[in-house]
Amino acid sequence: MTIQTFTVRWGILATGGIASLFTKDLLVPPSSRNVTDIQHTVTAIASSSSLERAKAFADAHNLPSATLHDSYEALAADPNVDIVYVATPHSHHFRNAMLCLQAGKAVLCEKPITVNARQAQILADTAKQNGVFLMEAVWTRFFPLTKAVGQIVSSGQLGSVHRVLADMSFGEEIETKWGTEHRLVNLDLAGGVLLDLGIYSLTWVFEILYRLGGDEYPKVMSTMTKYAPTGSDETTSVLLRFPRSGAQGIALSGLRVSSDPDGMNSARPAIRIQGTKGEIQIDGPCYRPTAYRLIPKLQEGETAAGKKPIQDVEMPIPGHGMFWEADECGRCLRDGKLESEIMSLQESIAIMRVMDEVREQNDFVYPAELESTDY
Ligand SMILES: NC(=O)C1=CN([C@@H]2O[C@H](COP(=O)(O)OP(=O)(O)OC[C@H]3O[C@@H](n4cnc5c(N)ncnc54)[C@H](OP(=O)(O)O)[C@@H]3O)[C@@H](O)[C@H]2O)C=CC1
Ligand SMILES: O=C1OC[C@@H](O)[C@H](O)[C@H]1O
Repeated sequence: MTIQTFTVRWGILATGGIASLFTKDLLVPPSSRNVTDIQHTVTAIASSSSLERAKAFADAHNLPSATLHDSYEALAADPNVDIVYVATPHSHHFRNAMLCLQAGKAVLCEKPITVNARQAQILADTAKQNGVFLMEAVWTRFFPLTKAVGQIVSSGQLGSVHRVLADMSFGEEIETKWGTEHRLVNLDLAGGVLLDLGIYSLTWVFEILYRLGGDEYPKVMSTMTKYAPTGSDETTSVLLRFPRSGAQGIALSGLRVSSDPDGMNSARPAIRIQGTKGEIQIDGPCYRPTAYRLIPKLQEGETAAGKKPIQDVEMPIPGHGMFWEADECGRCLRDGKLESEIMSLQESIAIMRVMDEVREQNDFVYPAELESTDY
């Protein structure tokens, strides 16, 4: 039987760093990752700064036939676009995604989907009402490695999982690296480590203890250290307890000390999934892992002496790795689905709720207009 290839026509909303990486990945031949049912084309690019910026982006990616727009409104109205990739700072996700959904356009929105759970709920409701697809761009969810790890957990090889630990931290001198204006530390752009990096540690805890564990909302405890020059959070540690199973999740994020201090994963692993029969360790960074190892517990009567070291399972990525989430969007559009089962809207909202609770526990609010549900 010949498989029909479905072509997805993308509109790129914003022309910053991640828009560029994502576009590059869209243009990687799907055959390089053994995909034959989906292909991608970029039909439009919008920059809110200027048409010249959209043109420079198109030139940089060799997209001479893409339509260029100097406003996000024009992109949302473009009839040759099936789905818009929203690649603006956190502060803008709610209003930019809302614009597209209200125009009847499907949306893949960068993480975090919004600033708070109330906004995320409104986006989900709007997508449903308008019959359009919406997904948060948590790309790691779609890695073959994530699927492989999930299959090991579901198969029972780890026994029952009681704890997941994940650390997504950079070790930088924040003052010199990001100053006060960069989106990572700027409150006016909804910056801060929890929303930017903590979401990935939470992703691993949720992937194992929530998604594979029966969608149970956890009890949330946390602590946060603020970055004095802007008041954004620089180190945030979250402890979750899932009531039914009693399983615990520890989701760390930070900007001052690194989960990978030498850049060679000597401090591995960044993620540990611990069960009664053994554990899986995954090397970081949490957002782009490429290796894991399965460590079975010693059997009754077995001794550690003379045992061979456990081998890593390497899963290299033929590009940056954002194409897998794009393929998922394509399959959902092709199949008329309004959301992905792998990154569901209710799970995105649940994670936003956790981050809301963490911020509330630590008196961390964004400017009122960013927290607002007006758009
Ligand atoms: N999945 C991943 O691995 C990553 C995800 N991200 C996420 O992507 C988003 C964007 O990050 P990144 O690309 O690094 O950010 P950049 O600052 O590089 O780009 C953001 C773009 O958004 C547009 N924009 C619109 N309004 C504003 C504004 N007020 N201030 C600044 N930019 C504005 C601009 O494009 P224009 O002028 O053309 O409209 C700008 O180039 C964030 O949500 C971040 O969390 C970031 C890095 C990695
Ligand atoms: O999503 C992200 O992943 C990579 C980081 O460099 C970036 O700050 C963050 O937004």
